[in-house]
Amino acid sequence: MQEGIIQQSLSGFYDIISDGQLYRTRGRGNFRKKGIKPLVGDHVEFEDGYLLAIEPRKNQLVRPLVANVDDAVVVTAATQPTFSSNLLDRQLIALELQKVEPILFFSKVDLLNEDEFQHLKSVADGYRKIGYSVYFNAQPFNKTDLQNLLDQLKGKVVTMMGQTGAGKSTLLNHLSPELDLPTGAISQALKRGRHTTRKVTLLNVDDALIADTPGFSSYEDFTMTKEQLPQLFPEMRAIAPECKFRGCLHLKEPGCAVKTAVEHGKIMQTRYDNYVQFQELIKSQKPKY
Ligand SMILES: Nc1nc2c(ncn2[C@@H]2O[C@H](COP(=O)(O)OP(=O)(O)OP(=O)(O)O)[C@@H](O)[C@H]2O)c(=O)[nH]1
Ligand SMILES: [Zn+2]
Repeated sequence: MQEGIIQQSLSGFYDIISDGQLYRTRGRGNFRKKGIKPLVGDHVEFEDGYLLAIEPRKNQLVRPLVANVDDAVVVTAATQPTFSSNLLDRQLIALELQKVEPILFFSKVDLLNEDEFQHLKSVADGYRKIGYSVYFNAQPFNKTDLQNLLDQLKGKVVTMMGQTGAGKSTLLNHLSPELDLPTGAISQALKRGRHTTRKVTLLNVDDALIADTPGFSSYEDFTMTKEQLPQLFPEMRAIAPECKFRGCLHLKEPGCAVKTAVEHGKIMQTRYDNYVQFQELIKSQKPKY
């Protein structure tokens, strides 16, 4: 019996990567009977061309459909499209909910003027202070950053995440030039063309397995409860014990340490404003039955 990770699945076959080697396997018949669908990213046991067992998953993303994701590189354009802290925070809370470690990578910083650069730099520093690892550089694809990122991703299952045109494929090509992924308008056209047959593949990048994920134009993923939401903001989670009331949602409650921290500039105002908006969105959602 061997162990490995499913790298891609194609009409009933599962390609498994094990010790740097690729093995094509078929699912065992009783998976389907039990309603188990092997997923890309699954840790599995296999023998003689048959996938035999799937280990319990630590998480399971929907877009892309990948299991056991460790890290997500959130690629955010500094401009073109305009930077939105709201969109960034939506992605971060979705990842926090799934226990995926976000890594923030700012692309297109080279297109900013000096004022814009200074402003976004302070934003990037704000996220760094929260505890996120942040790549923000006037030359987005410089050697040092790329090497640090590769080191950080070593041995992990990773997804790329970000708006259409943010620069996900461009970053992957810099991390691993032999991938030669289509970018820009060409990438758009190809993705539209093969929309229905799109499959998820984990790309071998150095020692990481990375899923290149199609970009999105808007992001709505508020599956968390109003009580969970403050837990998904690490800087609020850290301060919440100082709030007067247990279970404080940091909205209208008196003696709220989070609101005080916002007033004192210890928590970013944009993060708090986005938090309040997300609470409203969760509240206004129709219950799903
Ligand atoms: N100047 C500059 N251009 C960039 C940078 N990153 C990406 N681009 C350009 O932005 C365009 C979109 O980049 P892609 O890598 O295709 O973006 P993507 O996130 O993969 O987009 P989707 O595949 O639609 O999700 C391309 O024309 C890139 O050349 C950057 O850091 N600086
Ligand atoms: Zn509070």
